[in-house]
Amino acid sequence: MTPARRGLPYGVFSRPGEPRRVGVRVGDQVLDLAAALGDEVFAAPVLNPFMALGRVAWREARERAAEAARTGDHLLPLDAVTLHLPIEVADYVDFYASLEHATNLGRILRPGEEPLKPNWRHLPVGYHGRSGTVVVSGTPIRRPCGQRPPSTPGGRPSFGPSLRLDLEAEVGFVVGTPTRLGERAGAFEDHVFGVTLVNDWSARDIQAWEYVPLGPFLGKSFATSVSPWITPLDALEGARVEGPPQEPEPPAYLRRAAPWGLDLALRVQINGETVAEPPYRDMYWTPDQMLAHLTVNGASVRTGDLFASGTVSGPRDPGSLVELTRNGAEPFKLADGAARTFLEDGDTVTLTATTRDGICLGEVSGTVVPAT
Ligand SMILES: O=C(O)/C=C/C(=O)CC(=O)CC(=O)O
Ligand SMILES: [Ca+2]
Ligand SMILES: [Mg+2]
Repeated sequence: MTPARRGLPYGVFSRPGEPRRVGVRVGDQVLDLAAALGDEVFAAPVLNPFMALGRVAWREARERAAEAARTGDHLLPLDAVTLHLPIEVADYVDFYASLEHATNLGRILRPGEEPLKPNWRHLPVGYHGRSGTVVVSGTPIRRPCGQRPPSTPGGRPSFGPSLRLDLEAEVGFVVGTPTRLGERAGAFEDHVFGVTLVNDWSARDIQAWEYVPLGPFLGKSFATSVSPWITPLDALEGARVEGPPQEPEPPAYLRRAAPWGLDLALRVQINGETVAEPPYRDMYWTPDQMLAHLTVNGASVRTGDLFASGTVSGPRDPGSLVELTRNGAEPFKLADGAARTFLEDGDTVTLTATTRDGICLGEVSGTVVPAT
């Protein structure tokens, strides 16, 4: 049994000249679910109608898909189909859940200040992103233009292509069952359908100039890439871990009712070469806490909402180049001898993740194309 077979992640595919429909990945094949299960909900061009059905339907479909995969009918080779953005992204939120990443970025962006702000250990800090620019793996990423910081204090910003284009390796969570306005989310597993991989492309020069005091904006909104596969929570039972101890203890609404940390090994590759292997399991804030925080004020979440963990950085393996190169001060070399600080036009960034028991979460890849 191949790793991908056990994960049975969901995606959306099409064959030439045919409409998009829902499939399940089975190794290097995709199971045509509408054909295999005869269910209209899988003839939709996105996963949203299926995700809205809720956990009982998700479980039943997963069992039926596993059974159908065994019979071997309605399986198409992956290289004969096109994969699409699997969900219609409703709202997109990005958190900042790694203690290492938050500390590193604090040092880099705010030298001389305390790197971790006083709120950081009390709530999962996050910001709202641009859901309309979430793109599927393989979509070319155009280098953004924007205002870059003045080169001297008090000077004027310059305008042009970002000179500090970066990647951020993240894990994303997709909401299936919505909450009602004015009410808090219930159990994590009742709302969250599954897990994907996210690259939150970041233009560090644009970001550094614009973010004061309201936070990330155009430096991150030009594109966010996701894997074509959403791995259902049920496939990740064996990867669940407690999450690190938290000091001080967070307020009651953020206390962990069940272990929703995930033992995922991420890999960041540039042009096929591994540059970091950040561990997700040690992320300070776990995704159940993020969902609780998202709705504690009565704000609702909708089917198709995507919330990302924030950059996954470990003590030795940062999930971004701004950390890896200390803001460009320490270039690294790729095997072809080329020195890198930030991304160059033509670079391809690929993120993958696997569980300890060999379930592969797919990959998210994107190639940088020159600014216009
Ligand atoms: O510390 C900052 O001001 C900015 C941090 C980020 O750019 C990271 C962000 O997108 C959240 C994350 O990925 O952890
Ligand atoms: Ca991010
Ligand atoms: Mg982004």
